[in-house]
This record gives sequence, structure tokens and C-alpha cells, in this order.
Amino acid sequence: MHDCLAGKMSITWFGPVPRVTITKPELVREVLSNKFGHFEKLKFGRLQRMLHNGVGNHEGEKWARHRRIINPAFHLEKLKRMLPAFAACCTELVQRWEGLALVAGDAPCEVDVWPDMQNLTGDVISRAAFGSSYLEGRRVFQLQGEQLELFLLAMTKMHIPGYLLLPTKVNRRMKQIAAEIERVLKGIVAKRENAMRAGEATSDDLLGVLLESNMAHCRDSKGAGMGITTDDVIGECKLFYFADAETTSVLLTWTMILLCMHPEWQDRAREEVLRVLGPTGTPDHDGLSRLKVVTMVLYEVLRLYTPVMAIHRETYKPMELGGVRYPAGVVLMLPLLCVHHDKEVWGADADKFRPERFSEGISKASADAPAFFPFGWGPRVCIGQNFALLEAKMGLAIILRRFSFQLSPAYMHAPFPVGMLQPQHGAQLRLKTLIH
Ligand code: HEM
Repeated sequence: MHDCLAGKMSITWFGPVPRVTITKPELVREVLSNKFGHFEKLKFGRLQRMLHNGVGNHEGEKWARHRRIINPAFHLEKLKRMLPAFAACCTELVQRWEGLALVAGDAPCEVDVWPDMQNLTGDVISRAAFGSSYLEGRRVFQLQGEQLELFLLAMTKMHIPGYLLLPTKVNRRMKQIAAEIERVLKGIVAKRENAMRAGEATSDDLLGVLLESNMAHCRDSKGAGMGITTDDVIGECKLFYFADAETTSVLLTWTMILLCMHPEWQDRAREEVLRVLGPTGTPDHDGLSRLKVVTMVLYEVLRLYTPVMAIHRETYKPMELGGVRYPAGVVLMLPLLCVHHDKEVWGADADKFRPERFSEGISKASADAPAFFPFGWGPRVCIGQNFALLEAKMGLAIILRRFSFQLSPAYMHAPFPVGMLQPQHGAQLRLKTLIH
């Protein structure tokens, strides 16, 4: 097994299971492609299931069925219909900032944009997922945020056997939150199911499309167990919240920070937004898809500040990878952040912010094509990548049109790997309103 060290892998022990780190892009691709069905995602514990129990936690036939039913919700045609909701949330945010700038007058208007971006993505997913039940959805988002904080706290105590069963203050609160989230989501889903039966419901949001797709599957299979249950639908809704709010908010925050550090790119991106989308009006899909500089910037941020820093898989039968044989039960760690910083793959300037490396697309950006995995790869690739990129482009375009920004002297650069790669001390920026 030690042969694999020669293949740029290192072996450590994680509890009783051997753990191997794979950093070569072609091997990362091979694992994630899972062509011969050798790999499984790591099993999620009770604690993680408390956060969400959606498609990302399932395996085998159950995963495939969920994925088939959820896929239609993320088709481009459906996402296009959600763009006005994205724009409404972004416009609310910049109007709030404009108000702050007005109050600041001649003094610099300082804002920590990190919590604002978390709220923005929470708003976007609440509206995109639940349409008219947006306010109830917003409550779920707040509860999920609190749950995540408690979850990270509980992780530090996980080594105490049976810790989760103890009636501590934190454990009791986590149970309470889980029950309240469940209650609110059950109410929203039941209301929508009833409306659909009465022929009154719309399917312009994720929940509507999901329920519609589920009904179609049940109809096609004549009820032969091909659909998903209401509990499953609730599990998926919880996953959408975590998947979006925790990742796209990080992407938008690092993008604003990096555009402060590289004002020439901020100017180029703003010039493009004004030229392609104009100074006012709601950007549409056609306009957003013509934003080349903005897309290059977002890709470079995803490369340097990869929100999901690593993916894990476990071998579940003996197999060979990169000329090394592995038994069943080995945990493979795929450190996406390290792969994205590898100088052999990205060149001597791998650690530098150079969006132009994506000027001819993802496949030509690195020596080893493709070595860019912010959304994973293969059958389990992120279901929401188009959603996230549209949301980020919309957010950035609306912000760039209305503000120029620079780092505040209070800002301390400290990328912090807790869950996602977050700015540890916040993202304090100085905003200046632009008049066109
Ligand atoms: C910048 C934003 C995002 C990033 C960087 C990101 C990243 C990822 C990655 C790396 C995976 C693969 C995990 C693995 O293979 O183990 C994944 C899976 C997933 N993502 Fe995202 N994601 C983002 C946004 C979203 C959004 C907006 C949604 C939905 C609203 C979403 C829903 C999902 C789901 C459901 C899966 C599980 C897919 C499966 O297991 O079949 N993600 N994401």
C-alpha cells in the first residue's frame, strides 16, 4: 500500500480506517466518476442527518431515484423563471446599502458584507424554494443557521461516547430546532400539496417543480414505489438551504474581497456589466450568460477559495487506483482546495489571482485538463451549480452597477476552514455609491 506515496498520496489513520489523500487531478476524476461502482460517499451520522437528509446523503437506488426526481427542478428553463426572485433579493440588499451610504454622508460607508451575503443567499433560496411561502421559508433559514452553529459546537465533543444522547442545553436546543424546522416545512409542503390537488398551485419554485416531478414519477410507475415520500421532500428542502446558503454566500464574499484587492478586475467587471446589461433594469438570462469577465472572476475565486474544500469517498470493494491496490473500507480524501493550488497543474502563479487563465474556458485553464472541481465531478456533481452561478452573477452584476468598493482598514485576511472556507473576522468593506 505504501507504493501510493510515490503517487503523491499520503496515508494517515482516521479511527480504525486507513485514510488516503488523492491529489492528482486524473485520479480525483477517476474516483468521482465512479465508473466501476467502487466508491461510496461516507455514511452520515445521526448528527449530520439532523441538519438535512437529502439526496446528498443517499446511496444506490435511493440516490438515483431522488436525483431523477430533483433534476427537473434545476433545469435551466425552470431556473430562468426564478431570476426575478433572485433580482428582487439582490435589489433589496443594495437599497439597504444605499440607505447606509446616505446616512454616512461624506464619511466612508463601512459594511461587513459577510453576514449580508449569508442573508442574501438565505433570502434567495427561501424565495426560489418556496415562492409565496417565502416568509415561513425564511424562518427555516434562521433556524438552520442556529442549528449549524450548534452542530459545529457538538462536533468538538463528538469523541465523548453517547454525548448526543445526554440532555445537555445544546442537545436539547438542537432537538427543539429540528422539530420546529420539521413542523414549518411539513406545513408548507402540505399546503402546496393540497393546492396542487385542487389545481391551484404554481410550479415556478423548487418545491413546486419537485412535487410535480414526484407526481409524474408516481403516475408513470403506477405507484410502484418510484416516487419519494413527504418526509423525503422535507429532507431535500433542508438540503437546498444548506447547499446554497453556506456555499454561494462564501463565493460572493470572497469575490468582493478579491475585487477590492485587485481593483483593475473590479473596473473590468463593472465596465462589462454596464456595457452588456446597462445601468438599470432586471438582468435576464441572456444578458447574464454574456458576462465573460464576471464568469472568469467567479471561476478564479472558486479555484482559490474553494467553498467545499474536500470531498470524501470510501472504497466498498477491493479496487485499483493509480496502480495501487486498495482493500474495501479505505477512506479517500480528495482535497479540492489543494488540487486547485497545485503549481504543477496551474503553473508557478497558482496562488495568484489571475482570472485571465479562464479566458478560453475551464478545460484550457490548467495543464492537466480539467483540474477544476469546485462543484465536484461525475454522477454526484453538484445539482445546484447553474443555480449558484446564476445567483452569483446576478448578485455581483447588481452590486457592481451601484457601488465601487475597497477593503476597510478593519479587514483582516484570515480564510478559516470551518465547514466552508469562511472569512474568520468578517469582510469589512467601504462602499461608495455610483451615479451613472
Ligand atoms: C458556490 C456554490 C456551490 C458549491 C461550491 C457547491 C459544491 C458542491 C460539491 C463539491 C458537491 C459534491 C459533493 C460530493 O461529491 O460529495 C455538491 C453536491 C450537491 N450540491 Fe452543491 N454547491 C453549491 C451550490 C449548490 C446549490 C445552490 C444547491 C441547491 C440549491 C446545491 C445542491 C447540491 C446537492 C443536492 C448536492 C448533492 C448531489 C448528489 O449527491 O447527487 N449546491 N455541491
